[in-house]
Amino acid sequence: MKKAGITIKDLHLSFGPTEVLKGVNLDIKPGEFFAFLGPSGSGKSTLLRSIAGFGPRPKGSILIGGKDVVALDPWKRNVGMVFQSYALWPHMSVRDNVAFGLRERRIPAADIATKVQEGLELVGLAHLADRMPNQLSGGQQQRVALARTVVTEPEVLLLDEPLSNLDASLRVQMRRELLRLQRKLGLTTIFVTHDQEEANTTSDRMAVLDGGVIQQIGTPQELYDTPANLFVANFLGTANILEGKVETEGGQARFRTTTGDTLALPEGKTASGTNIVLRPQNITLQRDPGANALAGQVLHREFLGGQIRYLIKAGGAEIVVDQSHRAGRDWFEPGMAVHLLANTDSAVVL
Ligand SMILES: Nc1ncnc2c1ncn2[C@@H]1O[C@H](COP(=O)(O)OP(=O)(O)OP(=O)(O)O)[C@@H](O)[C@H]1O
Repeated sequence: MKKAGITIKDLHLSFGPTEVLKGVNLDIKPGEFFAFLGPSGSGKSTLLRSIAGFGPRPKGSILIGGKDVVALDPWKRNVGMVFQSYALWPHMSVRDNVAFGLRERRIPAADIATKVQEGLELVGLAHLADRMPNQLSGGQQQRVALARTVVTEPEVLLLDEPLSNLDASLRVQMRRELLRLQRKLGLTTIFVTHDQEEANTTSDRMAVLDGGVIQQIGTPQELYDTPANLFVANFLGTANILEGKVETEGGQARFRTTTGDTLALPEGKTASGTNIVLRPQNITLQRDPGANALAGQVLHREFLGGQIRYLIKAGGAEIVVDQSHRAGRDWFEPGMAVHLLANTDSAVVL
């Protein structure tokens, strides 16, 4: 299957007076599984639909395989799109739904039959070819929608929240299937989701959007470990954010919180900033004070099975701390005075 890279340059799009995409720049490599992640209203779907050619024509350029498609109609772009709602034809069998796009392209009937069979085998549904859509489960309908799209051999596969209508366990199964299918076909794929776990577990790289602007692009690990700003830090996983400033004394950098507590920063970490981001798993609770430990008080405790999650008041903030649970070990009780030992090796100053 052909695979194309996508380059987007300075893309702007407005609905009436409201600018929804405010200068998007992006490079997606051929064969990459790329996610657009962001909260509701951040512009993910609008950006995806612009690539497909739906909606108002944006300003700027969208290159697919090096060719600017901004002025092209959707059906001239060689992209395939799968929607959250599946959009199957209710009056057509599975086989006819998958054949639909091929018939539109006036492909010979014998070739259509072969391609439909291959497409259905790819998604494991060859045995249900004669069923009608309303005789299928949600997951099966989504597979038909995928098969219908990939048989047309697009250069780019666009997925708009394709798993949102499925229940939680099926979503996990389907996201693995999606990734397996994408790897097998090597298709350049963009996956729109507001679910960080879905983006983390599938994508090679992702763009985090907020307010029509890309906040950061990188692998899931890069974005989690080195968020570029507080929005990304907060959006990917739980972030404890303490306010203060960095001080350097005798070559040693420290972060001094607004409450006067200090946290030594590791060598080489001298970044200036007024916030320090600590992940819940990078803090250890202890009864006694110590170097790099903040004094705090337990506000709340939740048993999550493998972990105990504490909410602690310390350093001028409410801090989430996850401690691994071991049977028989004492827990810290709400109301108790505790000390939070922060591992600043993995902390980020912003
Ligand atoms: N047809 C339209 N007319 C006017 N405004 C629109 C239209 N479509 C989207 N918008 C607005 O554009 C902004 C971005 O919408 P978009 O659907 O791209 O966000 P999203 O990040 O995909 O959100 P969601 O996850 O809720 O779908 C929103 O503020 C939305 O209200």
